[in-house]
Amino acid sequence: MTDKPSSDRPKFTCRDVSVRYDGFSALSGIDIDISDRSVTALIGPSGCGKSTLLRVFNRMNDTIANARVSGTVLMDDIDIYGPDIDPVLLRARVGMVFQKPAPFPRSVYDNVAYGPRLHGLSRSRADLDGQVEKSLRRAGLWEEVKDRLKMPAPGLSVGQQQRLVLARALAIDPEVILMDEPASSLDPIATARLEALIEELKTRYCIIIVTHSMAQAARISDKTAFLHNGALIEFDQTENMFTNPTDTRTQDYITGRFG
Ligand SMILES: Nc1ncnc2c1ncn2[C@@H]1O[C@H](COP(=O)(O)OP(=O)(O)OP(=O)(O)O)[C@@H](O)[C@H]1O
Repeated sequence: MTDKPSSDRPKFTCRDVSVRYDGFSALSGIDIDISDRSVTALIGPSGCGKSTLLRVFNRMNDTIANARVSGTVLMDDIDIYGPDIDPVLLRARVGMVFQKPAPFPRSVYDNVAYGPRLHGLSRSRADLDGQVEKSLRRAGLWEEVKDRLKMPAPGLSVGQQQRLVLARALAIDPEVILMDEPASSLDPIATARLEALIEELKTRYCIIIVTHSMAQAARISDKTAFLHNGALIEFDQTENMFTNPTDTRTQDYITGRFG
């Protein structure tokens, strides 16, 4: 993707967003603005609604039969829940990386080429080769796999698989990358690598990450949102949040008193 002009306009604006699973209210009345070209961390105790909020940004909750989303979510001032929005095309613009990497049981090359093929993004084989290489480079994996692009992806290490699924998301030129606990199955070295990569990627993409690790949120995010019982309790610059939280619940959580 080409560099976008930077702007102070938020990438996402959520107003009064609520999500229910049948009768259960998982998120209520969320107002949040997410900046472009930065990392926003979603933190909070288990079950507070982090993953549910993450799925609001690419309409993945639509794929859950009992989930109902209400409120307004604008992406670049367009209502992504509006009648003209195709969720499949939206998800190409808002890529997602999950907790456990799940590459397809195909080659490294085919995994990355999957999206461009599906969306008809390449004009020729050489074009596709270029897109695969570019995505693997951006995901910090090219040097490790360039001589074995035909090997089955499940043969890679878990850390490499996580970067491969990131390359797969990047290959369709997204504007946003959602990450749901992407480091939870990685060892400390692979985690450090992924964090360094996120730092690089944020110069180009809007990144929203769910993490259980407060140390990780503090290291990699620009802003942090603290959720509790489906409510957004506090949202601030990460540094302020961790040094000077305004709500006692935030303070209790970040000092390890609960969660
Ligand atoms: N499909 C579903 N049906 C019913 N309830 C659900 C469903 N998915 C999530 N929930 C409930 O909604 C609440 C929020 O879940 P969510 O997964 O968003 O929390 P989370 O903060 O990401 O949790 P964790 O940190 O444990 O992954 C939880 O109480 C959960 O049990």
